[in-house]
Amino acid sequence: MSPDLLEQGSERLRSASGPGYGRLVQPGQLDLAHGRILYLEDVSVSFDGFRAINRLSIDIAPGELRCIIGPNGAGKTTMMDIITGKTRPDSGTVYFGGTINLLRHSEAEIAQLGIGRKFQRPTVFEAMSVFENLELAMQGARTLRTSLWGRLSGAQRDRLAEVLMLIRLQDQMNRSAGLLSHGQKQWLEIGMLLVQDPRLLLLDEPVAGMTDQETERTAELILTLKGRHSIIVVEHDMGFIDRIAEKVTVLAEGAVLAEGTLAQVQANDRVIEVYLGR
Ligand SMILES: Nc1ncnc2c1ncn2[C@@H]1O[C@H](COP(=O)(O)OP(=O)(O)OP(=O)(O)O)[C@@H](O)[C@H]1O
Repeated sequence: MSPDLLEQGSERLRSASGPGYGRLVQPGQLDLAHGRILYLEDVSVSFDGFRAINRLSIDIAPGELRCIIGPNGAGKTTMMDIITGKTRPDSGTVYFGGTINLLRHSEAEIAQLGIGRKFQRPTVFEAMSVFENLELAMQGARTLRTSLWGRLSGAQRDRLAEVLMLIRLQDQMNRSAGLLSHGQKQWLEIGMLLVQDPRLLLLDEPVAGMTDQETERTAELILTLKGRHSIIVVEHDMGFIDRIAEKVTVLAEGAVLAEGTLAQVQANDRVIEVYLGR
Protein backbone atom coordinates (compact mmCIF):
# COMPACT_ATOMS: atom_id res chain seq x y z
CA MET A 1 0.00 0.00 0.00
CA SER A 2 1.31 3.47 -0.87
CA PRO A 3 1.93 6.04 1.87
CA ASP A 4 -0.87 8.20 0.46
CA LEU A 5 -3.39 5.37 0.66
CA LEU A 6 -2.30 4.62 4.21
CA GLU A 7 -2.69 8.25 5.16
CA GLN A 8 -6.10 8.48 3.49
CA GLY A 9 -7.15 5.42 5.49
CA SER A 10 -6.09 6.89 8.79
CA GLU A 11 -7.69 10.24 7.89
CA ARG A 12 -11.00 8.43 7.26
CA LEU A 13 -10.63 6.65 10.58
CA ARG A 14 -10.02 9.96 12.32
CA SER A 15 -13.08 11.61 10.80
CA ALA A 16 -15.28 8.57 11.48
CA SER A 17 -14.41 8.72 15.14
CA GLY A 18 -14.86 12.48 15.51
CA PRO A 19 -17.35 14.32 17.69
CA GLY A 20 -20.65 12.60 18.19
CA TYR A 21 -19.02 9.42 19.39
CA GLY A 22 -18.29 10.99 22.76
CA ARG A 23 -14.76 10.93 24.15
CA LEU A 24 -13.31 8.23 21.98
CA VAL A 25 -9.60 7.75 22.34
CA GLN A 26 -7.69 5.98 19.59
CA PRO A 27 -5.13 3.42 20.67
CA GLY A 28 -1.89 5.26 21.38
CA GLN A 29 -3.63 8.68 21.40
CA LEU A 30 -3.15 10.79 24.50
CA ASP A 31 -6.19 11.17 26.72
CA LEU A 32 -5.76 14.34 28.76
CA ALA A 33 -9.33 14.52 30.05
CA HIS A 34 -8.18 14.03 33.62
CA GLY A 35 -5.73 16.91 33.40
CA ARG A 36 -2.60 14.80 33.71
CA ILE A 37 -0.12 14.03 30.98
CA LEU A 38 1.96 11.82 33.24
CA TYR A 39 1.35 10.13 36.50
CA LEU A 40 3.35 7.82 38.65
CA GLU A 41 1.63 6.23 41.59
CA ASP A 42 3.21 4.26 44.39
CA VAL A 43 6.24 3.36 42.28
CA SER A 44 9.12 1.45 43.86
CA VAL A 45 12.32 -0.05 42.55
CA SER A 46 15.22 -1.68 44.36
CA PHE A 47 18.73 -2.45 43.18
CA ASP A 48 20.37 -5.29 45.11
CA GLY A 49 18.05 -4.70 48.05
CA PHE A 50 18.56 -0.89 48.04
CA ARG A 51 15.31 0.99 47.46
CA ALA A 52 16.24 3.72 44.97
CA ILE A 53 12.60 4.70 44.40
CA ASN A 54 10.29 4.31 47.35
CA ARG A 55 6.52 4.50 46.77
CA LEU A 56 6.95 7.56 44.57
CA SER A 57 3.81 9.35 43.38
CA ILE A 58 3.95 12.37 41.13
CA ASP A 59 1.77 13.87 38.41
CA ILE A 60 2.38 16.39 35.69
CA ALA A 61 -0.28 18.53 33.99
CA PRO A 62 -0.39 19.09 30.22
CA GLY A 63 1.87 22.01 29.29
CA GLU A 64 3.41 22.14 32.76
CA LEU A 65 7.07 22.91 33.41
CA ARG A 66 8.10 20.93 36.48
CA CYS A 67 11.49 21.19 38.10
CA ILE A 68 12.81 18.26 40.11
CA ILE A 69 15.58 18.86 42.61
CA GLY A 70 17.13 16.71 45.29
CA PRO A 71 20.47 15.65 46.68
CA ASN A 72 22.75 13.18 44.90
CA GLY A 73 21.30 9.68 44.94
CA ALA A 74 17.73 10.92 45.56
CA GLY A 75 16.44 8.89 42.62
CA LYS A 76 15.97 11.63 40.02
CA THR A 77 17.70 9.79 37.18
CA THR A 78 16.08 6.51 38.18
CA MET A 79 12.67 8.22 37.99
CA MET A 80 13.49 9.37 34.42
CA ASP A 81 14.66 5.82 33.62
CA ILE A 82 11.31 4.46 34.79
CA ILE A 83 9.29 6.97 32.74
CA THR A 84 11.28 6.18 29.59
CA GLY A 85 11.17 2.41 30.05
CA LYS A 86 14.89 1.98 30.69
CA THR A 87 14.23 0.66 34.20
CA ARG A 88 11.16 -1.35 35.15
CA PRO A 89 9.77 -0.67 38.62
CA ASP A 90 9.11 -3.55 41.00
CA SER A 91 5.65 -2.14 41.72
CA GLY A 92 3.44 0.85 41.02
CA THR A 93 1.66 2.52 38.13
CA VAL A 94 3.07 4.73 35.37
CA TYR A 95 0.61 6.30 32.90
CA PHE A 96 1.05 8.68 29.97
CA GLY A 97 -2.28 10.49 29.71
CA GLY A 98 -5.24 8.61 31.12
CA THR A 99 -4.94 5.47 29.03
CA ILE A 100 -1.38 4.62 28.06
CA ASN A 101 0.24 2.28 30.56
CA LEU A 102 3.94 2.97 30.02
CA LEU A 103 4.91 -0.21 31.83
CA ARG A 104 3.54 -2.15 28.86
CA HIS A 105 5.82 -0.36 26.37
CA SER A 106 9.46 -0.70 25.38
CA GLU A 107 11.92 2.19 25.48
CA ALA A 108 11.63 2.67 21.71
CA GLU A 109 7.83 2.64 21.83
CA ILE A 110 7.78 5.20 24.65
CA ALA A 111 9.94 7.53 22.55
CA GLN A 112 7.53 7.06 19.64
CA LEU A 113 4.55 7.77 21.87
CA GLY A 114 5.99 11.26 22.34
CA ILE A 115 8.29 11.23 25.36
CA GLY A 116 11.68 12.73 24.50
CA ARG A 117 14.65 12.59 26.83
CA LYS A 118 17.87 14.54 26.88
CA PHE A 119 20.62 12.91 28.86
CA GLN A 120 23.25 14.83 30.83
CA ARG A 121 25.96 14.46 28.19
CA PRO A 122 25.21 15.58 24.65
CA THR A 123 25.14 12.74 22.13
CA VAL A 124 25.08 14.61 18.82
CA PHE A 125 26.80 13.20 15.73
CA GLU A 126 29.97 15.28 15.74
CA ALA A 127 31.04 14.66 12.14
CA MET A 128 27.66 15.75 10.78
CA SER A 129 26.45 19.32 10.41
CA VAL A 130 23.89 20.90 12.72
CA PHE A 131 21.29 20.67 9.95
CA GLU A 132 22.08 17.01 9.23
CA ASN A 133 21.75 16.14 12.91
CA LEU A 134 18.29 17.71 13.00
CA GLU A 135 17.30 16.11 9.71
CA LEU A 136 18.36 12.70 10.95
CA ALA A 137 16.46 13.15 14.21
CA MET A 138 13.38 14.13 12.21
CA GLN A 139 13.67 11.13 9.93
CA GLY A 140 13.95 8.88 12.94
CA ALA A 141 10.65 10.32 14.09
CA ARG A 142 7.34 8.67 14.02
CA THR A 143 5.84 10.06 10.80
CA LEU A 144 5.06 7.40 8.27
CA ARG A 145 5.69 9.71 5.34
CA THR A 146 9.34 10.37 6.15
CA SER A 147 10.29 6.86 7.08
CA LEU A 148 8.89 5.59 3.77
CA TRP A 149 10.08 8.40 1.55
CA GLY A 150 13.29 9.28 3.30
CA ARG A 151 13.10 13.01 2.57
CA LEU A 152 11.54 16.00 4.20
CA SER A 153 8.18 17.47 3.31
CA GLY A 154 7.64 21.25 3.14
CA ALA A 155 6.05 21.23 6.57
CA GLN A 156 9.01 19.36 8.00
CA ARG A 157 11.42 21.84 6.44
CA ASP A 158 9.46 24.68 8.05
CA ARG A 159 9.57 22.94 11.41
CA LEU A 160 13.29 22.39 11.05
CA ALA A 161 13.86 26.08 10.32
CA GLU A 162 11.67 27.00 13.30
CA VAL A 163 13.66 24.71 15.61
CA LEU A 164 16.96 26.12 14.30
CA MET A 165 15.73 29.57 15.32
CA LEU A 166 14.48 28.39 18.70
CA ILE A 167 17.84 26.84 19.57
CA ARG A 168 19.60 29.86 18.02
CA LEU A 169 21.79 27.81 15.73
CA GLN A 170 20.53 29.12 12.38
CA ASP A 171 23.93 30.73 11.68
CA GLN A 172 25.67 27.47 12.50
CA MET A 173 23.47 25.12 10.50
CA ASN A 174 26.21 24.02 8.10
CA ARG A 175 28.88 23.72 10.77
CA SER A 176 30.04 20.31 12.03
CA ALA A 177 28.38 19.60 15.35
CA GLY A 178 31.78 18.64 16.74
CA LEU A 179 32.90 22.27 16.40
CA LEU A 180 30.08 23.67 18.53
CA SER A 181 30.58 24.82 22.13
CA HIS A 182 29.32 22.56 24.91
CA GLY A 183 26.24 24.76 25.34
CA GLN A 184 25.48 24.76 21.61
CA LYS A 185 25.72 20.96 21.55
CA GLN A 186 23.20 20.79 24.38
CA TRP A 187 20.83 23.07 22.44
CA LEU A 188 21.29 21.00 19.31
CA GLU A 189 20.35 17.92 21.26
CA ILE A 190 17.24 19.67 22.58
CA GLY A 191 16.51 20.64 18.96
CA MET A 192 16.85 17.01 17.91
CA LEU A 193 14.09 16.19 20.37
CA LEU A 194 11.95 19.15 19.33
CA VAL A 195 11.84 18.17 15.65
CA GLN A 196 10.13 14.98 16.79
CA ASP A 197 7.40 17.08 18.46
CA PRO A 198 7.42 15.33 21.83
CA ARG A 199 4.43 15.86 24.11
CA LEU A 200 6.63 15.41 27.16
CA LEU A 201 10.27 16.47 27.34
CA LEU A 202 12.60 15.16 30.04
CA LEU A 203 15.74 17.24 30.50
CA ASP A 204 18.41 15.82 32.77
CA GLU A 205 20.76 18.55 34.04
CA PRO A 206 20.46 20.70 30.88
CA VAL A 207 22.83 23.44 32.10
CA ALA A 208 25.58 21.30 33.64
CA GLY A 209 28.95 22.63 32.41
CA MET A 210 27.44 25.71 30.72
CA THR A 211 28.72 29.26 31.02
CA ASP A 212 26.43 31.81 32.72
CA GLN A 213 25.43 33.22 29.36
CA GLU A 214 24.62 29.76 27.96
CA THR A 215 22.64 29.00 31.11
CA GLU A 216 20.58 32.15 30.63
CA ARG A 217 19.92 31.29 26.98
CA THR A 218 18.84 27.80 28.01
CA ALA A 219 16.43 29.30 30.54
CA GLU A 220 14.97 31.48 27.77
CA LEU A 221 14.63 28.45 25.49
CA ILE A 222 12.85 26.39 28.13
CA LEU A 223 10.50 29.25 28.98
CA THR A 224 9.65 29.53 25.27
CA LEU A 225 8.85 25.81 25.12
CA LYS A 226 6.67 25.93 28.22
CA GLY A 227 3.03 25.36 27.41
CA ARG A 228 3.76 23.89 23.98
CA HIS A 229 5.32 20.81 25.55
CA SER A 230 5.10 19.41 29.05
CA ILE A 231 8.59 19.55 30.48
CA ILE A 232 10.35 17.91 33.41
CA VAL A 233 13.71 19.44 34.26
CA VAL A 234 16.11 17.81 36.71
CA GLU A 235 18.81 20.25 37.78
CA HIS A 236 21.16 21.05 40.65
CA ASP A 237 21.75 24.68 39.60
CA MET A 238 19.40 26.61 41.90
CA GLY A 239 19.95 29.94 40.10
CA PHE A 240 18.69 28.30 36.93
CA ILE A 241 15.76 26.65 38.72
CA ASP A 242 14.83 30.01 40.21
CA ARG A 243 14.84 31.51 36.70
CA ILE A 244 12.47 28.96 35.15
CA ALA A 245 10.52 27.29 37.96
CA GLU A 246 6.83 27.30 38.65
CA LYS A 247 6.29 24.17 40.69
CA VAL A 248 9.28 22.41 42.20
CA THR A 249 9.35 18.84 43.50
CA VAL A 250 12.04 17.84 45.94
CA LEU A 251 13.00 14.18 45.85
CA ALA A 252 14.88 12.51 48.67
CA GLU A 253 15.49 8.83 49.25
CA GLY A 254 13.34 7.92 46.29
CA ALA A 255 10.17 9.76 47.34
CA VAL A 256 8.65 13.25 47.24
CA LEU A 257 9.87 15.25 50.22
CA ALA A 258 8.21 18.55 49.34
CA GLU A 259 6.40 20.30 46.52
CA GLY A 260 5.64 23.97 45.88
CA THR A 261 7.30 27.12 44.61
CA LEU A 262 11.08 27.25 44.95
CA ALA A 263 10.73 29.71 47.86
CA GLN A 264 8.28 27.38 49.61
CA VAL A 265 10.43 24.28 49.31
CA GLN A 266 13.58 26.18 50.28
CA ALA A 267 11.86 27.29 53.49
CA ASN A 268 10.75 23.73 54.30
CA ASP A 269 12.58 22.38 57.38
CA ARG A 270 12.81 18.83 56.04
CA VAL A 271 14.29 20.10 52.78
CA ILE A 272 16.84 22.23 54.63
CA GLU A 273 17.80 19.22 56.74
CA VAL A 274 18.25 16.96 53.70
CA TYR A 275 20.41 19.52 51.88
CA LEU A 276 22.50 20.53 54.87
CA GLY A 277 22.90 16.92 55.90
CA ARG A 278 24.62 16.05 52.60
N1 LIG B 1 21.34 0.33 37.91
C1 LIG B 1 21.61 0.53 39.20
N2 LIG B 1 22.15 -0.42 39.97
C2 LIG B 1 22.39 -0.20 41.27
N3 LIG B 1 22.12 0.95 41.91
C3 LIG B 1 21.60 1.94 41.20
C4 LIG B 1 21.31 1.80 39.81
N4 LIG B 1 20.77 2.98 39.37
C5 LIG B 1 20.74 3.80 40.44
N5 LIG B 1 21.23 3.18 41.53
C6 LIG B 1 21.31 3.76 42.87
O1 LIG B 1 20.05 4.34 43.14
C7 LIG B 1 20.21 5.56 43.86
C8 LIG B 1 19.52 6.69 43.10
O2 LIG B 1 20.34 7.02 41.98
P1 LIG B 1 19.96 8.16 40.93
O3 LIG B 1 21.05 8.17 39.92
O4 LIG B 1 18.58 7.94 40.44
O5 LIG B 1 20.01 9.47 41.82
P2 LIG B 1 20.00 10.99 41.34
O6 LIG B 1 19.00 11.67 42.20
O7 LIG B 1 19.80 11.07 39.89
O8 LIG B 1 21.47 11.45 41.72
P3 LIG B 1 22.42 12.57 41.02
O9 LIG B 1 21.86 13.89 41.42
O10 LIG B 1 23.74 12.31 41.67
O11 LIG B 1 22.41 12.33 39.55
C9 LIG B 1 21.69 5.78 44.04
O12 LIG B 1 22.05 5.32 45.32
C10 LIG B 1 22.31 4.91 42.96
O13 LIG B 1 23.58 4.45 43.35
